[in-house]
Amino acid sequence: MSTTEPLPAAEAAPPLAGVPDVPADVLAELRSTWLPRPEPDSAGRAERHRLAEAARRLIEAVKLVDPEGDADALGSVADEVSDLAARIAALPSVEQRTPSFEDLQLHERSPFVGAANPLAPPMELEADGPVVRAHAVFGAAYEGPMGRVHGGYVAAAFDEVMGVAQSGAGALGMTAYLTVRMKRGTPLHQRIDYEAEVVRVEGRKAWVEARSYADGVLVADGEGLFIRARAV
Ligand SMILES: CCCCCCCC/C=C\CCCCCCCC(=O)SCCNC(=O)CCNC(=O)[C@H](O)C(C)(C)COP(=O)(O)OP(=O)(O)OC[C@H]1O[C@@H](n2cnc3c(N)ncnc32)[C@H](O)[C@@H]1OP(=O)(O)O
Repeated sequence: MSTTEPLPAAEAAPPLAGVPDVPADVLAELRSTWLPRPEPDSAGRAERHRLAEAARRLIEAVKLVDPEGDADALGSVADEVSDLAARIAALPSVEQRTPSFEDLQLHERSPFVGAANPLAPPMELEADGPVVRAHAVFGAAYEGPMGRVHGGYVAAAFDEVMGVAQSGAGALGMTAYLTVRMKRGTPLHQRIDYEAEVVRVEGRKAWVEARSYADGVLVADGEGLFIRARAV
């Protein structure tokens, strides 16, 4: 990323300063379970990931299929996919049992990162000290303006990487606000790189900055405030 400016370290408060309540050993253990992406813990989970990957290809194919093609062929696959959806829905559901630790992980369920979630591109995450780096390729299903990612998904991807950065710093907040400046269109079908870092913490509030790049060129940047729920 030749034109990538690193996040300004001089302006960044020590990321852990001011973050209360999460003991360092607990945080270190959590971080080791969050990143890197874990291997599936069972044959069933591996197959669920394979199913999600097939569903991603299905979503992409459906988005792109030509309505001016053979209507009978379209009708026939619509019936088949509908039957398949019913077969999958008839299998046991995670909502029918107490979720396991693995079920709850971002890497499993998130709409950006989750291997089991067909809506997730999926985005890949990496911790680089206090900076969270991520990358994703957005397919045709994410299109807003022609050839470019819909602005809502542009912003949502920032929410994800910022959310991870503040969780990794121990802030464990929820998004209170998010401002994203879309400087150029975010192109489809090519790798988009992200970086996010906590720049300030005050009590339950953590401010996070993030940027995204296509082929090393800045396409969007933003900042967000994350607020940790009051202790109950
Ligand atoms: C280093 C690598 C390691 C890797 C780590 C991997 C970790 C992976 C794990 C997990 C990652 C997760 C990634 C997920 C990413 C997605 C995140 C989301 O999408 S979150 C869902 C969307 N957001 C909501 O649904 C929030 C809805 N809102 C709320 O629940 C509340 O409004 C909340 C908690 C945000 C605040 O509620 P209150 O009741 O605690 O707030 P009050 O006590 O009234 O205010 C506290 C202070 O905050 C200010 N405040 C409150 N809301 C504000 C706002 N919206 N804007 C500005 N200021 C606000 C107030 O003015 C007050 O400030 P004064 O203390 O007086 O200075």
